[in-house]
Amino acid sequence: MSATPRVASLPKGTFSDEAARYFFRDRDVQHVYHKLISDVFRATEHGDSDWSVIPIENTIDGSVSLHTDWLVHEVDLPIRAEWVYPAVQNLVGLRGELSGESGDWHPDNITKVLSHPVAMAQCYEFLRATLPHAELETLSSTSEAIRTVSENPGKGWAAIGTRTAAAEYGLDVLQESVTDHDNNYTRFLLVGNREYENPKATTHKTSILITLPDDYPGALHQVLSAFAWRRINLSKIESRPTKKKLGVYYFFIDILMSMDSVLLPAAIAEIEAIGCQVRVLGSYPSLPYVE
Ligand SMILES: O=C(O)C(=O)C[C@]1(C(=O)O)C=C[C@@H](O)C=C1
Repeated sequence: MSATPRVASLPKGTFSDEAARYFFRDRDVQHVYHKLISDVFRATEHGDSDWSVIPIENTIDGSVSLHTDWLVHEVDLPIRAEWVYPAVQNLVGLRGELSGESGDWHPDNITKVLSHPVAMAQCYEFLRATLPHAELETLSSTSEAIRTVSENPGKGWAAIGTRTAAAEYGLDVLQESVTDHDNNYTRFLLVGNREYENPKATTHKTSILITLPDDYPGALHQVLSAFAWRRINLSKIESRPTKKKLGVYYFFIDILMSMDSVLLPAAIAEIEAIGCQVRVLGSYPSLPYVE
C-alpha cells in the first residue's frame, strides 16, 4: 500500500492552507505545515512532501517576487496546477478586551496590528483611516499573527487574517472584509514532482522562462511575434533580474495554452532558434473558484 501523499504549506488557518485544501478537496492527503515559505519550498525539493502550495500573485499587491525567484533560482519543481482565490482579510482580536461599555470594539483600544506583509499591504487604506495610531508589525503568515495576538492578551493587539485562524485560536472577527479593494484575488501554485490532475479544470496554462541572447536587437519583439502570428494568448509577462549581472533580465511568461497543443512547442522551437534559452516551468490545469 502506498503512503498517503503529503502537501506542504504555510500553517493551518493561512490562506495558503485554505488553497491547499481546495487543491485536494475530497482527496486523501496529509497536510504538512511550515512556518516559513522557504521551508514550504524545501519540503518538496528534499522529497519530504509531494507538493508545495505557493502564493505567487495578488490583484492588489502584484507578483510575490520573492516566491517567483525561489521557483527560478532555488528549486527545480514543476508547476502542477494554479488556483485563483478571492482572499477575504478580517480584523481579528479579543472583542471583550478591545470593547468599550457599548460592547463594540473601539479603534482607540487597538495599540498594534500584526499580519503577513502581503496581507497588510492589501489593507493599508483601512489601517490608515481606522487605526492611524496603531503600530504595525509583520510576521511570517497571517495565522502566525493571529496566534501571537491570542498569546498576548491585555496588550490591545489585533491581527489581519482568516476567519478559520480566528476560530482556531479563540479570537473574534471584529470586522469582516477589511481589504481596500473588493477584487482581492490571490493566485496560488501547486508545485512538485508528483503528477496532479483535476477534472474540474476549465483552462490549461503553460509558464516559461526566457533568457534573451546578448546584443540581439529586437529579440523580445521576435519572441512575442512567435506567439502573436500563431494567435497564442499570453496572460502575463514579467521581467526579473537574472541576479548575475546588472541590467540582464529573464522574462517570465504565462501562456493560455497547454504544451500538448501543436502550436506551443512550435513557437518555443522558433524562439530557441533565434538563440533564446527557454525553460518550461510547467504546463498545468487552472482550477475555477467554486464555494
Ligand atoms: O499568510 C498567509 O495567510 C498566506 O498564505 C501568505 C499570503 C502571501 O504570501 O501572499 C497569501 C495570501 C494572502 O493574501 C496574504 C498572505
